[in-house]
Amino acid sequence: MTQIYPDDSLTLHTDAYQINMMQTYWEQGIHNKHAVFEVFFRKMPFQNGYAIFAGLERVVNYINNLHFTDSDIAYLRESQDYSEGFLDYLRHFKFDATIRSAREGDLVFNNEPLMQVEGSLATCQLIETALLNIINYQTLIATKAARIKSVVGDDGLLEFGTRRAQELDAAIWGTRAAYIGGFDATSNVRAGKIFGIPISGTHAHALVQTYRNDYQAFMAYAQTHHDCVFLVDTYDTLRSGVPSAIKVAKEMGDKINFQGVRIDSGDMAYISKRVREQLDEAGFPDAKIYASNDLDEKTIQNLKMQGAKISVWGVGTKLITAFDQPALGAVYKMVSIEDDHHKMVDTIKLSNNAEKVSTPGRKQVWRITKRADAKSEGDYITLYDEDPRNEESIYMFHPSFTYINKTVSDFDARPVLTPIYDHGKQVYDLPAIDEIKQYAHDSLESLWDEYKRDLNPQDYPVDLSQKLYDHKMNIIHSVRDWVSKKDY
Ligand SMILES: Nc1ncnc2c1ncn2[C@@H]1O[C@H](COP(=O)(O)OP(=O)(O)OP(=O)(O)O)[C@@H](O)[C@H]1O
Ligand SMILES: O=P(O)(O)OC[C@H]1O[C@H](OP(=O)(O)OP(=O)(O)O)[C@H](O)[C@@H]1O
Ligand SMILES: O=C(O)c1cccnc1
Repeated sequence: MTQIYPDDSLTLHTDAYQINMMQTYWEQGIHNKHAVFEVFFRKMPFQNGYAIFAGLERVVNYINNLHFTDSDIAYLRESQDYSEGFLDYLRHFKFDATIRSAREGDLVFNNEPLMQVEGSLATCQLIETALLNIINYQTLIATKAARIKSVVGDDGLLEFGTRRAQELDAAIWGTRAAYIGGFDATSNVRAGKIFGIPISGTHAHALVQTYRNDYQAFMAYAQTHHDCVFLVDTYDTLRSGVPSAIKVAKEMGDKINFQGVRIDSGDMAYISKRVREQLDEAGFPDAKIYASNDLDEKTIQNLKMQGAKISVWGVGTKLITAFDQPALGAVYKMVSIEDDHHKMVDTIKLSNNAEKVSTPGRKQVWRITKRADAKSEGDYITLYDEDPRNEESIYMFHPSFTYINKTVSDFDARPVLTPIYDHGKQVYDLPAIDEIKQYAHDSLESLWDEYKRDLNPQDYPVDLSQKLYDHKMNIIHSVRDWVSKKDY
């Protein structure tokens, strides 16, 4: 049976290998070596042209409660062969790292750091799993939500996914990410309560089945609610559902706010057009048609192309499960480590696959926009001590195909990685959810449409500064050199 611990914590929400490595570092006396790790993903989710960063608030909640409780230590003692000295170190473990991160709602792109953790090697290692777990999911859902939002325009967009989400946590944090990405409201009441997201709800087929009659069901609902959206497809949308909704709306008059009807099956283009005619003819031109049923950005776009008269879209399964791409592949890689002489050395992970070669060193990502129109020119990754704001112009070139290049002047450069923790102390105030949502919206405004189209978008430039590029090449050559001279 599940064991519930009164002092349970999320600190053990990590892979066992992280704690195994911590034990090695501790036993070897190198657990406090200074290290830098960065989070990045290699492929854009959904082949989209941008991703919307989400998850920072939960990362902060996680970090602020990061300590090994008595039951955590007891469990490690009984389940693993860790030494008492190491367990004692864990008991006194305190988060003391520096974290810099993209802000929630900011646009992020492949092959650039979204978050950077700098601190003792053991600390950096412990938090990898939870950080990736949180960021991978929430960024994925915020991005999927933005894709869906991009096709609905000014129509209403409701999140209906809780029943299909991968369990409770995914529903809750997924709906928050969906709100950031552009959804207007959620059906999840608890998410509304804890995040301050607007909630919205119509009714289910069960209400109509209870009365076994559309009219009686709608009337019962209308007598007990002011705002009414009637689900009209339980028996026959055009012959029973909509006529019953109209009858109730007429009989109740000003006593209710007849917001519209919801359809949840059938050919939604055809049906919505006929429903629109019926509502208009009955004198309800402002009553809206809501639609739900396995919708996603493709179906919605297609329905719009067919002239469907739908103006509020309820989206569940395909949003909350990120149906067409169930995981974002963000990784957490060491980019720098203190050597035995207390000097930081930048590290690399080589691969035959050029895409998988990591970029060494502690970095900053600069979002470059043209001053004239505040539109994106690309992202420019530098070593942390470079500041392109001191330059008149910058030379931006593709990191693999260097002949693709441009010189940009009259630009603004904004650092994407913002300090969140400084040596364990939180230095960032978490913004309100509506501020984050607005930030996502405004960030998208600065992006050229070519990067925003949902099919085959242009690749957004993510370039390395010359200094960083040269640094990477030098490290690649020296590692190759070292490997070729090795004699085992
Ligand atoms: N005009 C349309 N063009 C394209 N797709 C549509 C159109 N109308 C409905 N759809 C989509 O087609 C799919 C139909 O699915 P499905 O056959 O499961 O629905 P249904 O049989 O009408 O309803 P139910 O959920 O009761 O089974 C849904 O994903 C729906 O969103
Ligand atoms: O289709 P989604 O995008 O996931 O949206 C949520 C769905 O949940 C509800 O019905 P439910 O699935 O419980 O039953 P139904 O499909 O039989 O109507 C609702 O009517 C939507 O169809
Ligand atoms: O309010 C609704 O209409 C709703 C909520 C959750 C799932 N399906 C529909």
